[in-house]
Amino acid sequence: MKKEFGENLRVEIYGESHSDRIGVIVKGLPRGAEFHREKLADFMARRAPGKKGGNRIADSAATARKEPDRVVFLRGIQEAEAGKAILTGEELEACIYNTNRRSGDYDELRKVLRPGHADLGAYLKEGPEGLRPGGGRFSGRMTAPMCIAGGIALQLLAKKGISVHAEYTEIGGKSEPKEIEQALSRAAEEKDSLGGIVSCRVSGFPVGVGGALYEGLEGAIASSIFAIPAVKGIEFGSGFEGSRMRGSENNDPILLRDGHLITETNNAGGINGGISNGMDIEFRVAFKPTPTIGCEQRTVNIQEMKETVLCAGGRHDVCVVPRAVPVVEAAAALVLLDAWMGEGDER
Ligand SMILES: Cc1cc2nc3c(=O)[nH]c(=O)nc-3n(C[C@H](O)[C@H](O)[C@H](O)COP(=O)(O)O)c2cc1C
Ligand SMILES: C=C(O[C@@H]1CC(C(=O)O)=C[C@@H](OP(=O)(O)O)[C@H]1O)C(=O)O
Repeated sequence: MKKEFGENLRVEIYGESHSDRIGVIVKGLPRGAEFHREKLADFMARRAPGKKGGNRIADSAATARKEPDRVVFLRGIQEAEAGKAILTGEELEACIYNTNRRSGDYDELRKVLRPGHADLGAYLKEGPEGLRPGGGRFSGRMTAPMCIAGGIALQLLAKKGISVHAEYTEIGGKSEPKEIEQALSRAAEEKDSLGGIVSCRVSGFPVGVGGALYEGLEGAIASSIFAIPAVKGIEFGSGFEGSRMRGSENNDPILLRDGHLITETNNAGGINGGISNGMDIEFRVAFKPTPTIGCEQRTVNIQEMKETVLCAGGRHDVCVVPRAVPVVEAAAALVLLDAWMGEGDER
């Protein structure tokens, strides 16, 4: 099992939700490339926990834990003019201090496993030590350092004309904002939670990146996306719906336009044979409902080894999906930059 992600760009995330700080080390970033500190801060703010007062849906879904998520660079950059930073080519390390921990919320959870969270897996693997306050390394909080590395990768890709855009297209099975808002407030009142779908589109990615079998781009993207806690599915292009179509409907007709091969439709989601084909790369990510909920759930007290009922307290997202949108962009940007660097930058 890997602690680092990537082949050419290697990303390691450290810390825990309730440790002093969490951070990221990135090896292999191109020397001399620049990024904007302010743009990175804006990107971090899209994911950061705590109500922001700007968006009713995002606010009603978010945990009450407030963290400014200010990025502190420890090595790997030089400050330049106009809020820019230049990558020095050595390992980059950046961290965020955890300022709003409330570890007492997790006292009971050291002996009672939360259904749906990482507790069962962590306990079976590591015993009681695996049950860390705040969910330890399993927490959604660990996506903040992922967003530092991914936010920089997004800026580097943008300079090459590659854009990565995600949005939520469903929450609790609803797609209309009014219905989503109602579903979220009902779930919150009932001390329950919701899941949803984040759709992502990558435009401008070069053709010919990826390969057969284990070199496939879909597998690489899926591997990065599954590092995000609460992800339970990913589909590319027509995805599961495509399995219900005929070949004649699902195949994308190939056309010649100005000497370029393009496809009329994009059921393949921009990838054929694991290789990018120049069409937009399109995929959708399924997030499960937030596991920690206040309503009654059956579980086991592992100190007494007895079945019991848990009504979990603490501060939790009613739905992780709005805050996971930039995380999907970050995870996608990291794997795409990594894959592209592997093919040589100058195609
Ligand atoms: C941005 C984000 C925020 C999250 N917030 C919470 C939360 O407040 N409470 C919770 O129980 N789970 C939350 N999760 C999900 C859990 O971290 C996740 O379900 C858990 O670690 C188990 O991993 P698994 O669902 O991938 O099996 C969040 C996930 C993300 C990506
Ligand atoms: C802090 C964040 O989200 C946390 C993710 C999370 C979990 O179990 O995943 C549980 C909660 O942690 P705590 O109980 O410490 O408030 C969330 O607030 C964050 O995303 O930055």
